[in-house]
Amino acid sequence: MSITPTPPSTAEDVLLEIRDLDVLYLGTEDSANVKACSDINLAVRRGEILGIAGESASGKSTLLNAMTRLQQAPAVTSRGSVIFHEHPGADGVDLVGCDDRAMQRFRWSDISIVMQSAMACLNPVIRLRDQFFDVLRAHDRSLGRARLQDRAAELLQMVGIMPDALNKYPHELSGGMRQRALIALSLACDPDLIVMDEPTTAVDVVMQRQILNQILRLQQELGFAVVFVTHDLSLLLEMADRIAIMYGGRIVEVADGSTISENPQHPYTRGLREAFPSLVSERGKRHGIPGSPPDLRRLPSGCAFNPRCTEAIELCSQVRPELTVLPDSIAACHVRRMEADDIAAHTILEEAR
Ligand SMILES: Nc1ncnc2c1ncn2[C@@H]1O[C@H](COP(=O)(O)OP(=O)(O)OP(=O)(O)O)[C@@H](O)[C@H]1O
Repeated sequence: MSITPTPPSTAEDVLLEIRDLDVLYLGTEDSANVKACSDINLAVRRGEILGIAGESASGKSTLLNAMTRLQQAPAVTSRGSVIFHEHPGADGVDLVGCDDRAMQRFRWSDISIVMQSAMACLNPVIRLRDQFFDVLRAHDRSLGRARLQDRAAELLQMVGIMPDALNKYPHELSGGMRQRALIALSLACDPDLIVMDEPTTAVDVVMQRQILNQILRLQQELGFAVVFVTHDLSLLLEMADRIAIMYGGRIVEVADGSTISENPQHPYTRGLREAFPSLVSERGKRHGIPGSPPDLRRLPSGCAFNPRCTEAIELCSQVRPELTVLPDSIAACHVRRMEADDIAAHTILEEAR
């Protein structure tokens, strides 16, 4: 049985719920299907920053594309739902069942997306002004030209870009400016959720820092929720309220940022934590995780991480661990669950004495 790893504190908190989601890449006559996401259960709360981290090929982008309905063939959502709650406490809409027309209603005004490459998202042959006007108009046909101009300029200023950039084509801007312009565009219709897939990977570290600070400031001012996908755990440790760790297409741990930073439970999270020391901590020695991520076509039996895990016991290669509620975290690890059970049994004995 799988559990929902992020039980909301109240139902009103929840903006988006991913339930029992499986995503396949359909094979051809010569190749089998690849299950890139299995049994994903995750909730995004209003106004939080939820990070999703994991090594390359762990299924992060596949999950993000499925939850925003941006996925393209051969990817298909073969099971599960993605429930979006437009208003606090309102019944949700299952985005998996929405057709493209219905999805249009949610794009930009409820959910917007910032991808790794702004160049791939912005139209290279259209000036920024018209791209901003198009998005703003699509959601409010009554906006006149003067209001459109003011709003587009205001949005660019929010990310530190002078309004005269509206006259430019995307290729006339630096990489960092393009990425910030895309973030400004994502804010155009006051969305409740912005989904970001490695939004700072393509820029240098100085620009990366500026962009992250801007995202944090805007998020605090405007109150939108963020789902931030990256392979770089140190980024998330600085900014995320909660972090979900993916391995081999599954979520293996979900906890507050402080727990993932100071007391991660899953051996894989511990390995990632060692490999990516916090950006703000003193420089320490990095220790990579031995071995490589699994081939999703040939996942090891039991826990997919067991061949790389220094704590693995026999059970780990035999039975896949389910996500279990531990004192500070939710993690899929037999060893941690047994330790927690031992502590609980010991406490009961002590109390009975
Ligand atoms: N078009 C495709 N056809 C078949 N398999 C695919 C396709 N795209 C991705 N995959 C497989 O799905 C798995 C998950 O890929 P995904 O891109 O979601 O991982 P990721 O965690 O986002 O990795 P990265 O950090 O490198 O972007 C990988 O094993 C990949 O080979």
